[in-house]
Amino acid sequence: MVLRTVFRAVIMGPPGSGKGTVSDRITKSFGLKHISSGDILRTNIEAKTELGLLMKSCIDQGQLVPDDVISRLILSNLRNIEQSSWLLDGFPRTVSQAESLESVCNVDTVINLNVPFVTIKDRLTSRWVHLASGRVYNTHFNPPTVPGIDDVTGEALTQRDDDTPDTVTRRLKGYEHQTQPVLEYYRSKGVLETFSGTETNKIWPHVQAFLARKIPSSSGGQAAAGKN
Ligand SMILES: Nc1nc2c(ncn2[C@@H]2O[C@H](COP(=O)(O)OP(=O)(O)O)[C@@H](O)[C@H]2O)c(=O)[nH]1
Ligand SMILES: Nc1ncnc2c1ncn2[C@@H]1O[C@H](COP(=O)(O)OP(=O)(O)O)[C@@H](O)[C@H]1O
Repeated sequence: MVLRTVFRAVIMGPPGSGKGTVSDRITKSFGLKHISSGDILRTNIEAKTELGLLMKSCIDQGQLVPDDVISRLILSNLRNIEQSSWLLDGFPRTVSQAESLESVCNVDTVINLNVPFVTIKDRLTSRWVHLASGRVYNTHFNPPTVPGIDDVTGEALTQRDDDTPDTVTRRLKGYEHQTQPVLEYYRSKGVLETFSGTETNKIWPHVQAFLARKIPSSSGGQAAAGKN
């Protein structure tokens, strides 16, 4: 029997800091399973589940959904992949959520994307997403080959209802008040690693090199520094 070491990572940063974009590169380079709280919530909204219908107005207004709802949802997703290495994107966003996560497992590392708010605002109003996969595009940074169409499936792209300028402002305020304390929580545990910058393509090589050192080769990762 081969013993596998699992690696558990969280990616944090304000809305639009590039969490989804960097997560995609991490999963491709290192083979971690990606769990995005925002993608899970949007899939529920799209499928008109009871949870999705209840949470939609909260999300559209740029507010966080209740801690107990999101914690239950994410922890049940994690239970299904407890033998795998994973990357959590968008959770935890409050100290209470971080405590719920800690009650079931320890996090090995927290990648914090520190991108200035002024850089972020323009990005979000030009973000386009493929809902089913969570693939994310930007009309300036990484446009799809055919405008409005997902490169992989050929399906239509959409803009998020919460990417309007007013809602983005509200989400950034919420980040400052509710989520920044989570950075302190992880800093005090010695697992926070901050990457600062204004361009994902400049931040990414540092994240990649850091993870290549950090992820044990037996954890399912391909540790492909230099690729992507
Ligand atoms: N201009 C620009 N846009 C970027 C950069 N990195 C990511 N984006 C785009 O910015 C938007 C937000 O990125 P995303 O990864 O969804 O951020 P998240 O909200 O933190 O998950 C998307 O439309 C990305 O394609 C960058 O370096 N420059
Ligand atoms: N951990 C969470 N706690 C509370 N609400 C959440 C959480 N994750 C996602 N949401 C809700 O879903 C919205 C979109 O989340 P997400 O896709 O992660 O945003 P972004 O990528 O812009 O940071 C949030 O603004 C919030 O309403």
